[in-house]
Amino acid sequence: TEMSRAAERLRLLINHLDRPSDAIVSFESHPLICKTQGEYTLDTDLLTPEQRLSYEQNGYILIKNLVSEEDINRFRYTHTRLCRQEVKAPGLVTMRDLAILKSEFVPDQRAISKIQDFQEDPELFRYCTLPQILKYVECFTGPNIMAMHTMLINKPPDAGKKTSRHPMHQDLHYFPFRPADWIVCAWTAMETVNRQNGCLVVLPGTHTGTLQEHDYPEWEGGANKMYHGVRGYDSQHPRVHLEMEKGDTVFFHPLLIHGSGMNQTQGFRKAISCHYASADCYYIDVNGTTQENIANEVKEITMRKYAGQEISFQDSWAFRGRLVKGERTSL
Ligand SMILES: CCCCCCCCCCCCCCCCC(=O)SCCNC(=O)CCNC(=O)[C@H](O)C(C)(C)COP(=O)(O)OP(=O)(O)OC[C@H]1O[C@@H](n2cnc3c(N)ncnc32)[C@H](O)[C@@H]1OP(=O)(O)O
Ligand SMILES: Nc1ncnc2c1ncn2[C@@H]1O[C@H](COP(=O)(O)OP(=O)(O)OP(=O)(O)O)[C@@H](O)[C@H]1O
Ligand SMILES: O=C(O)CCC(=O)C(=O)O
Ligand SMILES: [Fe+2]
Ligand SMILES: [Mg+2]
Repeated sequence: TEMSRAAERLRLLINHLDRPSDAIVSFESHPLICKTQGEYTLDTDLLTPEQRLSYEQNGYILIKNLVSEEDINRFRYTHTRLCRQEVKAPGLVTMRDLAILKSEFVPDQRAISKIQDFQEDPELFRYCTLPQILKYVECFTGPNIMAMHTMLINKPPDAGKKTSRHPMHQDLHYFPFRPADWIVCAWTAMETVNRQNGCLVVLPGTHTGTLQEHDYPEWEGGANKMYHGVRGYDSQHPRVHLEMEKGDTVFFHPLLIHGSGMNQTQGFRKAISCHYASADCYYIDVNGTTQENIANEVKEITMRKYAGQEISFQDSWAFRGRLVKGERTSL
């Protein structure tokens, strides 16, 4: 991986030479290309040496109490209103859990296990622009920051078929942009999350590996749409359950293998998240790679959503991404 990362940097530089000169601002001096110490983080005076080392080694850092109770309560209120369709946000994607797909639909947060693409809802999108979050994000992405993907996960009480689980996966599987080291996810607990209600489970250190092949897990009760899992991951690898309190935030690398267990409580476990990438990242062609399967699924869905219009996997990302800091140089 050391070699492949060096090769990637070289490829980036070459790629830059092919661009129109106004496409990217002083790319050769990009702080992440120039960084000398620390493979995955930048020295912005925010992370302590221990935190930097922890991200280098584990692929995540957990910051306690980063988002205020007041903000989280506002996000919860907005979430309720969006689910009840009292407010609308263009582009919003809602997902119902497999277990209740065939039941009668009532517009309520209990029927919606996940909303995605809330970039057009000013109140929820405020999460992605919180200065205390962006300060951390910048340590991974550098100064030009795009919010590429937004989610509010409302893990329902498991209906008995274990469909509330999220299989072990690497988020990079979904992303047609690189380099991976310039992408980071911020995931904030909206209440206490623990083993009982299905907290995040991570395999520390797996971010130093490569992107694995993903597919639907062979689970008896089935798996939710697009919930691909790493094929044949090492079940002996040490696992860490990230138990968190309301407002605690974990930042993790897109190659880190993670998932979440089933919700064995009667409550709906809530978390809000955003995937950020450096605006200096570039799109890749995923044809002929392990990502082809997810690209085809996404194309199929966008085709249905936008009345038969063919939208490329890359364009569906360019379209949803929003600049939150600096300049929109490439993505
Ligand atoms: C611009 C559009 C963008 C499209 C989405 C792109 C998403 C890319 C993923 C990014 C993730 C990046 C970060 C990593 C995150 C890792 C993950 O989170 S993996 C899980 C990601 N899951 C999703 O992204 C699911 C997104 N959900 C949806 O797109 C929709 O909810 C939907 C599943 C397509 C359903 O929406 P809708 O079309 O409104 O619903 P219906 O018309 O009722 O159903 C259509 C069709 O789909 C079947 N279905 C519905 N829900 C589920 C489900 N939970 N599991 C399995 N299948 C489901 C339903 O039965 C219908 O099928 P039919 O054959 O047509 O009857
Ligand atoms: N067969 C499997 N293949 C892939 N991932 C799995 C499999 N079984 C469980 N997982 C994943 O492992 C993680 C932990 O799941 P699980 O529900 O078993 O909880 P747990 O952490 O083992 O907690 P507990 O032991 O208390 O049940 C989740 O991400 C889950 O989706
Ligand atoms: O909140 C969860 O259960 C995990 C979600 C996740 O990993 C994802 O959507 O990428
Ligand atoms: Fe994930
Ligand atoms: Mg278990």
